[in-house]
Amino acid sequence: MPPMSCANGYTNSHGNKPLFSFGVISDVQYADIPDGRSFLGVPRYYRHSILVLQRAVRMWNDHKHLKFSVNYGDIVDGFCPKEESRNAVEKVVLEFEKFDGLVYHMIGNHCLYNLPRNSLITTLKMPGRAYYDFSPTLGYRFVVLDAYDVSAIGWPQDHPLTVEAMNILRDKNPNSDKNSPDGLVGLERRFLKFNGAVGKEQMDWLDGVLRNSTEQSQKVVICCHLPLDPDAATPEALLWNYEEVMDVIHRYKCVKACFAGHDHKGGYSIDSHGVHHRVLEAALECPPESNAFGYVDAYDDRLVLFGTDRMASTEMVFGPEDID
Ligand SMILES: Nc1ccn([C@@H]2O[C@H](COP(=O)(O)O)[C@@H](O)[C@H]2O)c(=O)n1
Ligand SMILES: O=P(O)(O)OC[C@H](O)CO
Repeated sequence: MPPMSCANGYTNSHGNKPLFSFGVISDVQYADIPDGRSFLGVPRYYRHSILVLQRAVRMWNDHKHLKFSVNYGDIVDGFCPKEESRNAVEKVVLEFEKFDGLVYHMIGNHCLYNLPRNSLITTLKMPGRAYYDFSPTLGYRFVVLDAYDVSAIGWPQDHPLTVEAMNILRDKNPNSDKNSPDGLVGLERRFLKFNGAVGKEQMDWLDGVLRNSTEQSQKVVICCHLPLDPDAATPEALLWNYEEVMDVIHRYKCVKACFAGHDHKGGYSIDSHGVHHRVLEAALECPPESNAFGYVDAYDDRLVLFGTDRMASTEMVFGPEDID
């Protein structure tokens, strides 16, 4: 059953008060350039997307009970002229700063086309690196992953993580254009330059955070620019080592949901371990006057996403064995 919102958006269909609520948006990909299309011909509205973000922030502020918001990455598009990158990123960050609360960001491929990683980490007020965690309330923890840890974009060309990424791409993708999935079959189509992987250090950190969350009986929400489940996204959008990450996640029972961006059409699945995967619809692909943003009510037994326009609403009920 789809979730129901009331006038102030603060009770669900059961009339219960959420533990907390948070805003969500993904793939703003703003640029001050004319409308265009993706490689596959899907319309992209580069100037309109910042208006979608402005309407999101207005809605989040009007809600009055949002504890924080999460931006799932790609704030500025790769077609933004390079000399305008810094201004464009700052312009978008300024819009996020109009929200009356904290915004947690993650880095997407388009962010890295525009600015060096270190500069993004500072501008997006990340805690010194692009993966981190936070706990909005005693019983919940959010884990933000860096999907471009092992990546052929964003690090200096001679950086060990670039070298590792290029070796993976050379091994898995024989095309001279490493963004092309031509000839790759099924899930192997994810081995594209615009994707990346979680590295060893981050993987160990993730394992430690999930162990600690389990000890503290916290429910965990994973946030990652790249999707982690093939049933929620196209193969071309997946994290290179999504299986490894999901193996770590499935070792514990604390992770209830994984939210992502990148695959602009959006998606939803529940995996074999009962973890919900929600890929958020992109702000960039909203035709003028339409929207794609929302907010999530968090309860002990479920997460309820209230989407606007192109962002579908989704009720994510935790399995009975997962409820305290
Ligand atoms: N089927 C595809 C999809 C993409 N590419 C390459 O990736 C670049 C970015 O794609 P967008 O969807 O973001 O436009 C695109 O310019 C192509 O180089 C591809 O080759 N085949
Ligand atoms: O946001 P882009 O331009 O990297 O596009 C990502 C693709 O839609 C993933 O399938």
